Amino acid sequence: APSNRAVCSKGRTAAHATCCKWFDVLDDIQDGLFDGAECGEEVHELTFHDAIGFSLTHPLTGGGGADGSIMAHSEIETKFPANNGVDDIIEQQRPIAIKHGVSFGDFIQFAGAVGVSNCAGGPRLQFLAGRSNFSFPAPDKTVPEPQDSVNSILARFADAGFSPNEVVDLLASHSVAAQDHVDETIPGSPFDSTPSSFDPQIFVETLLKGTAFPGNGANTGEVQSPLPGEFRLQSDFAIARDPRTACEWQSFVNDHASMVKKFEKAMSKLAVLGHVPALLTDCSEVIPQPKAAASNVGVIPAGKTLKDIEASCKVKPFPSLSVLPGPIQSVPPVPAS
Ligand code: HEM
Ligand SMILES: [Ca+2]
Ligand SMILES: [Mn+2]
Repeated sequence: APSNRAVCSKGRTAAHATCCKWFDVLDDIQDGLFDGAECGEEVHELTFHDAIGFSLTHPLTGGGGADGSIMAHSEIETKFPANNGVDDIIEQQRPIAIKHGVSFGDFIQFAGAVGVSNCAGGPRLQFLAGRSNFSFPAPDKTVPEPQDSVNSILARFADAGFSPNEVVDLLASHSVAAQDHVDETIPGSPFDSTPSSFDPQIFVETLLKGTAFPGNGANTGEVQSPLPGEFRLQSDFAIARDPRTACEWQSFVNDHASMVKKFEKAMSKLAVLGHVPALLTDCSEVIPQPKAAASNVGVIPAGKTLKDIEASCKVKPFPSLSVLPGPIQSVPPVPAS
């Protein structure tokens, strides 16, 4: 029987004809924005900074969620301190969204899903298309900052509909992330030793005892990291150790599969904040299948031992992880894109 699937470019097919254009966007960004399908970090940060502009308690004035407002009203939203530096990636993305005639809200979530699918062991995120291109600017203070207290961060996420465990699930993203603007003297300093692999190392390494600052000393929102070249956000440090979040944090150190599954679930909520999912079209089949993870469990980096772990979950012992042999290694910066 003839298939009722829509035929798209290059012989690809889709369940919904309106999804076909996303294959063309995919081709364009894999060659361009991602420079040959590289693990793209900043694009993923943008999915968060756009979507978290949303409030259950202030539905009219708290922001429209994943609506593209950060791009449509970039002259306003990029001035917010928490959005320092996202203007670069917004200006790289904007012409591509316009060229393909897709909404900014859709484009930001699509590029984020493709970017993280390029990371080894990455998730395959749901992608629903059809967000309108109309938005109001989000207000300031919806994006949490690394110097914020755990109380304030959990409250901000609760106001957007996320539990403390879901905050931890979303922070898996920091496994493929680096800082440029907390300490501007060391751009590209990663949050774990494997920034192109979506793996549990972030959850292991944030629990190691901090020993030094990698750059010019203590910046606002920064605490000492355990490895030369590695950067530690105060918020990651505190959330890893807070009684409300420490057990979820520790649960991922030896469980990549659950880290991916819970990240996918929490991201599917984040990506549709401010929208009625049933009114969007499921184009998830366009998102590439990520390469498998190298390993399902984290390791203690060379030069460290299990004794350096500040285990913080009171109800479960820290699992025994293997220790990489050899002297302590410095973590190289990720190249600027
Ligand atoms: C507790 C909440 C969070 C705080 C305080 C926080 C803070 C930060 C900070 C300060 C940076 C460095 C930015 C720079 O210097 O350029 C960063 C990077 C990043 N964050 Fe978060 N973040 C949080 C949650 C999230 C979430 C939920 C996601 C995604 C779902 C995310 C994704 C990223 C990514 C991908 C980067 C790397 C950007 C790059 O490589 O240029 N973050 N985050
Ligand atoms: Ca990693
Ligand atoms: Mn927004």
